Amino acid sequence: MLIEEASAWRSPSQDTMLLRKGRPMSGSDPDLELGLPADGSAAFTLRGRRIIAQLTKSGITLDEAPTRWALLRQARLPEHIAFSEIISAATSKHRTIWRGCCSLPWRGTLQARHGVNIYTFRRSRGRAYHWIPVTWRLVCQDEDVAKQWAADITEAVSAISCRPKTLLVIVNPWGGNGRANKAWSRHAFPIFTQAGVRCVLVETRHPAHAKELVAALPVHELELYDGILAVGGDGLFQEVLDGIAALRCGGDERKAAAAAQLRLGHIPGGSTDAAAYSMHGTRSAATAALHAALGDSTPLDVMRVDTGDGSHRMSVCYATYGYMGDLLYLSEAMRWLGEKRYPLAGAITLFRGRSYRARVSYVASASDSQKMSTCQHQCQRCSMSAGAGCANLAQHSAASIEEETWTTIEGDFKSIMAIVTSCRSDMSPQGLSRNAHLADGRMHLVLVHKCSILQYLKFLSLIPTCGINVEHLPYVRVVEATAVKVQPIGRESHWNVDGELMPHKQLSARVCQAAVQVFSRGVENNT
Ligand SMILES: Nc1ncnc2c1ncn2[C@@H]1O[C@H](COP(=O)(O)OP(=O)(O)OP(=O)(O)O)[C@@H](O)[C@H]1O
Repeated sequence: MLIEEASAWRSPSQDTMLLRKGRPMSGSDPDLELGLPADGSAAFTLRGRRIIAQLTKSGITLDEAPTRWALLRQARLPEHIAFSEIISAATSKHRTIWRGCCSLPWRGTLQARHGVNIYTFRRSRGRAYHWIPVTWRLVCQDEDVAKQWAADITEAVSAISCRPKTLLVIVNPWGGNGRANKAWSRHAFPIFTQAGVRCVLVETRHPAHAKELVAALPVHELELYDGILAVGGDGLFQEVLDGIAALRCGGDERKAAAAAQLRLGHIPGGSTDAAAYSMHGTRSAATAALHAALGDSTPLDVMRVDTGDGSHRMSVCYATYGYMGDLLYLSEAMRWLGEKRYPLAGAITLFRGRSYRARVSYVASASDSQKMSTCQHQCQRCSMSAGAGCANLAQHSAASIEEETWTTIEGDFKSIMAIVTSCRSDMSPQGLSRNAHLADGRMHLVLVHKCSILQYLKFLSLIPTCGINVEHLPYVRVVEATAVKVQPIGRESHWNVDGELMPHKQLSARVCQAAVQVFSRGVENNT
């Protein structure tokens, strides 16, 4: 089926290539002496196996030559490598090998072998969203053939216009206790080098530095970059978003337009990495880097969180009050314990058993038939709403209070959560909110009413398997909303916004639909 496409497309240099490929290959390597069909394909060895490769309009098809050992072979070779999934290609020279007859070794010859390295990735078995960089080495004896194939693949790949050329990379050297540096240098940087992407690297020096850096970018630099990568945790990604929001709402139209064009990426190197996890379905730094290098793009909802004193923050994960706020507040005081502080703070907070009185107002979103669908690559629900594009991040969440229908409830709550994307993490790989989408313009508002410690423990224990969609628990209520306001009454808790404490108690949040474009294609599922 794919071979049919071959005749439909030829690169400008392919005619010359066909002429070269048309002649039989020299040398006596039995692996390479396949004889060449007249259709422009070429014979190579790939991982010691003989294949016929053919350039088509969309990529390279690889046909394994029949052999009597076929039944013994385990590892599968790719049948097609799409140009859209190739990072780059280059020639490589392989070691010279001695090819001779074992009975008459003096009759052998020295043979140089040439290769075309195709830098791409493969999908992990059973986890299509988890990508692993691979290099396929097509080996032949004819140097000209190798050079021509590398040139043709490079030409086809460079014609893909969505690929970034220059990126601003902001690394938090302290992210994830130093994980961020390793994620960049070991997993991401080699991919961008292969892709020929120019990366301008900046390390943050203090909290909120990333926001300052982005917000202070001059217009000529904004126009130069194709995107910004945050290498660290969710806090760093949130700061980059805050910087983008400052540029877009700052009143300078040229800067605002340039900032709106930038695609954002999160290379996970923090301690939770829910942003990258929710966008790609995995917390792999290499996968995130591959999405960026290949120029993937998808819209992402941003939740604008406004506080009573006029300050605001952007979030792509959650804002929670009550249990999770108290947990974070307590764990900050136990930083010296490292990662162990979270379970300990969680247990202490649980046994304190506090609940908080509050007035919660929300704007329920219109119900639709795809309410229970899961967000994935080419998600129908997100694509229907993608037209909303570049929502106004400047809009204050209470601005349209008059025009919208608000529902208000007052009560004692153990926990109030506004979740905008699925919020996947190692604790909950399918997400806190499994039916949350990347760009449907909705948040899931989870209200856990006052309950016993055991009942709350049951709710927490169901999160890893069911997420927060546990409406069978009578004390849990989940509402799809576009905006929410929380007014504490009496004793107050803390707000936890994407893992960062927010000192203000009164808070309102609104979803800005498809507010930014990110380097992602959504979560790919096994087909
Ligand atoms: N050089 C720095 N020194 C101290 N703090 C920094 C520095 N750079 C950034 N920060 C702050 O560290 C906070 C947390 O960083 P980050 O989110 O990257 O990692 P993390 O907390 O380990 O991961 P996660 O947010 O996924 O749990 C950020 O909010 C940021 O303000």
